Amino acid sequence: MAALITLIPFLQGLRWRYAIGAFLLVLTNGCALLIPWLLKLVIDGLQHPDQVALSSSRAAALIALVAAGYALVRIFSRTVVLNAARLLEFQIREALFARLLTLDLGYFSRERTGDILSRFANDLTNVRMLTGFGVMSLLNTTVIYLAGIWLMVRINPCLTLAAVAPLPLMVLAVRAMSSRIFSVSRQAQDELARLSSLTEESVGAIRLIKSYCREASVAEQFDCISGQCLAKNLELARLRGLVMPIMALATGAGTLAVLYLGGRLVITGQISLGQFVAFSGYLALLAWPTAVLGWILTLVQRGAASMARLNELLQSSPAVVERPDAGQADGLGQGLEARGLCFSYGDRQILHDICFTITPGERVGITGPVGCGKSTLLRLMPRLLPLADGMLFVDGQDVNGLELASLRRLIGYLPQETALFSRSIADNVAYGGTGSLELALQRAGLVSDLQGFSAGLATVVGERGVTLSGGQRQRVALARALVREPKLLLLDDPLASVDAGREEEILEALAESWQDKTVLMVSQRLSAFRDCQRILVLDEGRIVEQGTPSELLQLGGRYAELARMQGGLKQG
Ligand SMILES: Nc1ncnc2c1ncn2[C@@H]1O[C@H](COP(=O)(O)OP(=O)(O)OP(=O)(O)O)[C@@H](O)[C@H]1O
Repeated sequence: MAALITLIPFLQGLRWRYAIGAFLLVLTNGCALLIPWLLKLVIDGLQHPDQVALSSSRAAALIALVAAGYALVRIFSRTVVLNAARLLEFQIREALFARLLTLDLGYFSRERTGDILSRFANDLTNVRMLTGFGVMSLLNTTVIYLAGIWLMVRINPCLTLAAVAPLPLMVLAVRAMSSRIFSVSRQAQDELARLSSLTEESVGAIRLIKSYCREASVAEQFDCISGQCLAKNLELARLRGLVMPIMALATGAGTLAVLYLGGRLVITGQISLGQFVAFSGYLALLAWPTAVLGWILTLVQRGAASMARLNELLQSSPAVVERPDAGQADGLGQGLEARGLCFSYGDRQILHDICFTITPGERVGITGPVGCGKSTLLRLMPRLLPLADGMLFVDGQDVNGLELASLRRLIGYLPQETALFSRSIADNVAYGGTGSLELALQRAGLVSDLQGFSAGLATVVGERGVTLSGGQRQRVALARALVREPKLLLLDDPLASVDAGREEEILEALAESWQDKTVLMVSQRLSAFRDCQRILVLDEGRIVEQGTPSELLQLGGRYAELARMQGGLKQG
C-alpha cells in the first residue's frame, strides 16, 4: 500500500472534485435509505389506520420523487468522481513523460521500450480504475454502511448484530487472500510488459525475422510469454472469482438471520411489520456494497501493484544532472579539452586516460577498431552519459558545470544509429534547428535524391524512415545536424551508408560548411578524413596515436597500417 503514497501530490489539486463527489454520493445514499423508511410508514399506517403518518398515495408520490432524485444525483456523483480520476491519470501521464525525458541513455539501455509503453498504457489504466471506480465504490460502501447500520440499530440493535455478524469473518477471509492477489497482479503486469516488449521488438525487426526465417521461433517465444500472461490472469480471475461469492455469502447469511429472528420479533410484537420491512430494505441496500467489497479490494491491490511500477519510473533519477549554479556555454571560442578522461559502463571501463586539446575551427578525425569507444567518446560531449568532474572542458569550463541546454545548443550531433520521425523529410530536417533547409540538404548531398521523390521535401518517411534507403536516412540525419548551424559538429560515421562516388560528393559539399565549425568525425574509412587536420587513433579505449594524416603515415603505426589495408588513400 506504500506505493499509493505517491498519489497524494497528484490528488491534492483534485481534492475539491473528490469532496464534491463525496458529498453527492452521501446525497445519493440518503435518497436510497429514505425509500425503506417511507415503506415503513406506509405499512405501519396500513396496520394502524388510526395512527397514519403518511397516506399511501402521498408515500407513493414521495417514493417516486426520491427515486428520481436518487437517479439524478447518482449520475452527477459518478461523473464528478470518474472525471477526477481521468484528470489524475492525465497528470500522472504528464509527470511520467516529463520524467522520461530527463533520464539519460543509461536508463534507456537498461529498460525495454515495450515495458515503458506498458507502464503508460496498462498500469496507468489500473491506477485510474482505482482512483475512479475504486474510490467511488469505497466512498459508497462507507456511507451506506455507516448510515444503514445506524438506522438498523435504531430499529433493533440485536437484530443488527445478527445481520452483520458474518461480515467481519468474510472480510478477514478476503484480506487473507489480498497479498496473493497483489503479487499475482504484479506478475500479470510484468508478463504483459514482456509481451508488449516482444511485440514492439518483433515489429521493429520484422525484416530481420523474415530474412532469417525466424517466424516460428518468434511465434514460439510469443506463445510462451502469452501463455504465462494468460496463466497469471487466470489465477487472478480465480482469486477474484472467489472473493465475490465469499462476500455474497456474508449478506446471504445476514438475510437468513434477519428473516428468522426478525420474524420472531414481529410475532412477539417487539418490532412492527413496517420496521421489519424497513430493516430488510436497509440490509438489501448493504448487499451490493458488501458483494463489491472484494472487487474493490482487488482494484486496490491491482492499482497498488501498478502504482509501484509507475513509481519506479517516477522515482528514477537521471545520472546526468544540471547543477543549480550551472553556467552558460556561450560558444567555443577557446576550444575543447579532455584531461585524463575515463568512462565506464557499469563496472566495465571503456575509455582510459583520454587527453586531447581541440582548437576552435579544427577538424579532427577519430578512428580505431570496432568497439574501442569512439561513439562513447562522442556521446560524452553533449553529456548524454554521465562523466566525472574535471575530465572534459569547453572553453576552459568543466562541462559538468554548464547548463545542459546551452551546452547542447552548441552541438550538432549525428549519431551512428539514424533516428527519424514518421513525418516529412522537411520536418525531420527542420527538427535540428532554424537554419536554411536548402543549404543543409545541399551539404548533406540530398538534393538529387529529393528529385526522385514524388512529394519532394514533403515526402513522409514512414515509421523510423522505413521508406528511405539506409544512405538516404543517414543523409537526412546529417542535414538535421547541419541545419542547426552548430559550433561543434559531432559526426559518428556519417558516410557509413554511402557509396564512394556519393562520399566524394558529400565531402565536397560538407567542406563548404566547415568554416567556423569545430568538427569531430568518427569513421572506419580513412577517406572520410579528407578534410581533417588531425586524427586520433583509439585502441581499447586509449589514444594510441595522434597527429596529422601525413605525420601518422610517416609514423608507420596503426593509422599507416589501416591506410595500407584500405589502399589508394589520398593524403590530406
Ligand atoms: N549502453 C551501453 N552499455 C554497456 N556497454 C556499452 C554500451 N554502449 C556501448 N557499450 C560497449 O562499450 C564499448 C565501446 O562501444 P562504442 O560504441 O563506443 O564503440 P565504437 O568504437 O564506437 O564501435 P563501432 O566502431 O563499432 O561503432 C563496446 O565494447 C560496447 O559493447
